[in-house]
Amino acid sequence: MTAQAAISFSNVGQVFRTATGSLEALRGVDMTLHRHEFVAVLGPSGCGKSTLLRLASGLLSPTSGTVEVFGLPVREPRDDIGIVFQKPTLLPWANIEDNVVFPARHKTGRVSKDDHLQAQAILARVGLAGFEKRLPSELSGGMQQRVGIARALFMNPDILLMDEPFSALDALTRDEMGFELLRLWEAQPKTVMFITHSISEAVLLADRVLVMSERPGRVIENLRIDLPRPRGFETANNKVMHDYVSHLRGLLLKRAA
Ligand SMILES: Nc1ncnc2c1ncn2[C@@H]1O[C@H](COP(=O)(O)OP(=O)(O)OP(=O)(O)O)[C@@H](O)[C@H]1O
Repeated sequence: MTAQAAISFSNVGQVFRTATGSLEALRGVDMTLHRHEFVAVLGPSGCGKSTLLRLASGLLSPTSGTVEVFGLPVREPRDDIGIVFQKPTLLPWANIEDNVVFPARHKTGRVSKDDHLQAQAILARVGLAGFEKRLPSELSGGMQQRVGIARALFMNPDILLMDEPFSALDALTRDEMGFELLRLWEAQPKTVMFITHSISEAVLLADRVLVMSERPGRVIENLRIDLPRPRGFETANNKVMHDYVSHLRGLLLKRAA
């Protein structure tokens, strides 16, 4: 039996209108993310990685081609898709728990007791038990990013879209957050599309790494990462991990040369 396609891009092109004319961000993008697969997307700056994520989320419609989620074209943001951005953009005046339940308030205009219990459970899962009533400004950058992840998980989405979620964090926190994300993903499997600039982060976390060309972006490499799970700090010392990283580095450097 073949795995179910969660997200698929078929011959997708994206052209933006700009003040001086038009800009072709993507051309002929074909990719499929299977259900519960963790896929990382690497590529040079400006090649259209965030655009891919906005297309998958329904925040943007493709100029040409089709983007489907579970076999249907995406036309608008959906409850079964959670998004995590580089900065968590929390409501500064609302406490952590209220930030996490915000999607329910946004959708229905009200928040139930169960919603709050659910938010508390998710906050505990991301290591923030005891911080529910704090304001975002009282938390470190890493903790705020955890709140952003908790908010994205709140609706228990099948799909998690992550746009450089850890790039604003220091190196150690970044690694820890990556492994935490893997633990959450292993406990409650989801389809993850993870945009990153870090080759080692992509290899460490993903089942598959897609590499985009420079703009207009298209997929130039589709690399399956056969490293055992669960993965942790020791995975970083795996010889095979280094081989994957150097292959990808070579590919990206060659194209940049
Ligand atoms: N709404 C828009 N209007 C005009 N141009 C846009 C718009 N959104 C993105 N672009 C352009 O499309 C190209 C791709 O942008 P995108 O943000 O997807 O790239 P990226 O690969 O995520 O970049 P980075 O790695 O630097 O974050 C860029 O040249 C960007 O300036």
